[in-house]
Amino acid sequence: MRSAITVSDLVVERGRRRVLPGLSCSIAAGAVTGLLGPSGSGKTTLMRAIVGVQKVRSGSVSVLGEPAGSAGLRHRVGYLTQSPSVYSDLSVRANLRYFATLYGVGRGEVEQTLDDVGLGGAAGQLVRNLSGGQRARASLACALVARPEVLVLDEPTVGQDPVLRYDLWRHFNRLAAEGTTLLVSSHVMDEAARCDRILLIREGAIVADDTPDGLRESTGTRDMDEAFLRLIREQEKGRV
Ligand SMILES: Nc1ncnc2c1ncn2[C@@H]1O[C@H](COP(=O)(O)OP(=O)(O)OP(=O)(O)O)[C@@H](O)[C@H]1O
Repeated sequence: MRSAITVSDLVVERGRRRVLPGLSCSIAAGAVTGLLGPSGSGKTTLMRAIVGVQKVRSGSVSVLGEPAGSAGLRHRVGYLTQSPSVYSDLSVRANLRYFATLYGVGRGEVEQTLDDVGLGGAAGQLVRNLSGGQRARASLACALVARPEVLVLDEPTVGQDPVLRYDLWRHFNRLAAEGTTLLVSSHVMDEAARCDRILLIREGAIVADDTPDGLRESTGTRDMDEAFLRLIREQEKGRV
């Protein structure tokens, strides 16, 4: 496995809490890696460290061979935050054109990306008049439009209906097949099946790093929720 992102002994404290107590992992290049785990387990914190916006106490994060957050990575890494970051007084298309201009991308890419996220029909609407799910997809489109080599997507399918979720995952798989590295967080375990690899995180520690099939095999269940529960039980037994 060629890795695009390497995290070594990462320690992050937020407030007074040690959220990541020394996490290490590698993210495969040209693949979709799902970052799954319960609420508060440290998914967003790890993603923030990877895109270089999180203060870290110690350890290192390297992305495409450069330290996370380096100026040279600015155009090579796209980040979707959990709360939509789009201009509400602009139309969806104007938002995308703005980001396309920043990244030197043409208008053809804007129209293609609008279709990719299912917003072709709403392109002319002001963002403030969109539904929550549409707004989230507008924000996703802004992260996708420049076709960065690495995409870090924090819960990109939350609030979307099953058809849209299916289409978005198909698009992520297509991008990976073309060579993009994607790290996608979710706490919906059934989305794990759409990933090439899965990182399961709990209390700031990686409890599994495997393929979906590998995880099913090692836990003896096809159900991802159940697989996660079995891993936790095993881990707790090991602690006793
Ligand atoms: N700004 C902050 N100040 C202090 N603690 C924080 C802050 N942001 C997050 N935390 C704490 O850090 C821990 C990890 O949070 P994080 O957002 O990384 O989890 P998560 O796995 O992404 O959760 P979710 O699935 O709910 O988004 C939590 O205990 C949270 O309370």
